[in-house]
Amino acid sequence: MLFLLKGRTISSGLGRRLSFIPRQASAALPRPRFYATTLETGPKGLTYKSDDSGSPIKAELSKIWLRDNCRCAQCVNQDTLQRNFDTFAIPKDVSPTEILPKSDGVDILWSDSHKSHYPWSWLNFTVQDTNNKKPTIQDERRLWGATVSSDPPEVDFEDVMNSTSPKGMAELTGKIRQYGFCFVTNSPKTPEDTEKLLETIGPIRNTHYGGFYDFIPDLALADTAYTNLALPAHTDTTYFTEPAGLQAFHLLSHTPPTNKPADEVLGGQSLLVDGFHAAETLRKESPDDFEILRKVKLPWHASGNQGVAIAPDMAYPVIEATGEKLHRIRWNNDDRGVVPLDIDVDAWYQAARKWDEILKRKESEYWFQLEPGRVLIFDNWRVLHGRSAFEGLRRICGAYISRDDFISRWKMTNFPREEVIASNMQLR
Ligand SMILES: C[N+](C)(C)CCCC[C@H](N)C(=O)O
Ligand SMILES: O=C(O)CCC(=O)C(=O)O
Ligand SMILES: [Fe+2]
Repeated sequence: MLFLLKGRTISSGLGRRLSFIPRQASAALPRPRFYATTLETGPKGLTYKSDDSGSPIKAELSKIWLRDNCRCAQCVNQDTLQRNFDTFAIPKDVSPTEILPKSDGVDILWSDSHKSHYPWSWLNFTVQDTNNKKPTIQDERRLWGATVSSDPPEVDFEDVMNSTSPKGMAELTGKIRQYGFCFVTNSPKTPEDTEKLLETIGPIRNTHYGGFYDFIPDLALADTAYTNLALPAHTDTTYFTEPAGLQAFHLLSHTPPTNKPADEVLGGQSLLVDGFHAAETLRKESPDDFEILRKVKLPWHASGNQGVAIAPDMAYPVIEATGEKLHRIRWNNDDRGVVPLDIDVDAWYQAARKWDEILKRKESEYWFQLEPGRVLIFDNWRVLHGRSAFEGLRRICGAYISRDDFISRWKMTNFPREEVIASNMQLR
């Protein structure tokens, strides 16, 4: 048992012993100041205690849990950070034969003669996290309406593509995380460069529309996107179990029909609506309607293409939220299936009508003109998109990127790797 001196900061030795962190890393886990920390055998295994100026923490740690989370270089594959042993080969009754607190952490000698090391930073991070559920990754959202048009989030193409500094990519993914969308300005006006840009965020997701898409209104695929019809605000791929995380549009050209003068207004304006802002407005104005759209699960489908009939693994609601936190909006009224008859159907339609009315409010709608050189990338789990009807030949390219690939890029360019890995490994 050891009482460490209050108030000392942990020596730089911490970096030396954080064996579960890749060798090249510095110790970027939140550095706890030194405080009275003890780890001793207790009633249920091992009792961890620390008190850092008045916020005492105590946790009973299971022996098998602690052994299974050994951070030593033998137990954690140092090249892959994967667990490097068979958890179930550990004897069920494994227990510590010696507890050896050190300056940067604590060693434990186990009855199966394995010697573990746990950095104090890892133990504090893990135990505090369990006790306080403090999110470590800052994740603030900025809800917006039509006024976002005065200063839409933008990042320059060169900055994003700068391979010597992640700053541009950090800013792009950070703005998409905060606003749900961002423009990449001064982009080369080619599909090839657009594809390269999107690939730097994450792998392009393949669907029945292909991978990187480059389309015109020729009904090449059986979907209204491949027409010149107006499309009301919607999220894409509502019919996939996991809707596309990011979607991108880069207008390459829009040429008038032959019988029209070159300067004729052709339509094809673009629309964005912040689905999270709309959902919060609904929750405030009509909490019952919000609850109906959150609770009622619906079928969704994509059926137009020969040989393709897509539907998700189960029914999903329009609004997915846990408590206060909004998780995902799924809304494409054209792809929505039949409202199930085992619910109060008229109540659902009333709720959906209110939702539709909020989406279509002038103060909700951000209308703008896509143009060559200005790539739009948005969070398809939050932001709805649409367009006005148009004439002429309008060519757009872009791609879908899966959610987890986007979140990985956002975290890894905005936060220390160790913090991201530690927080990814634990329930948040
Ligand atoms: C061209 N691109 C592949 C982007 C779209 C294809 C159609 C997407 C469909 N309307 C939906 O809402 O999911
Ligand atoms: O043509 C556009 O502006 C967007 C069409 C659309 O909604 C899509 O391709 O998902
Ligand atoms: Fe769409």
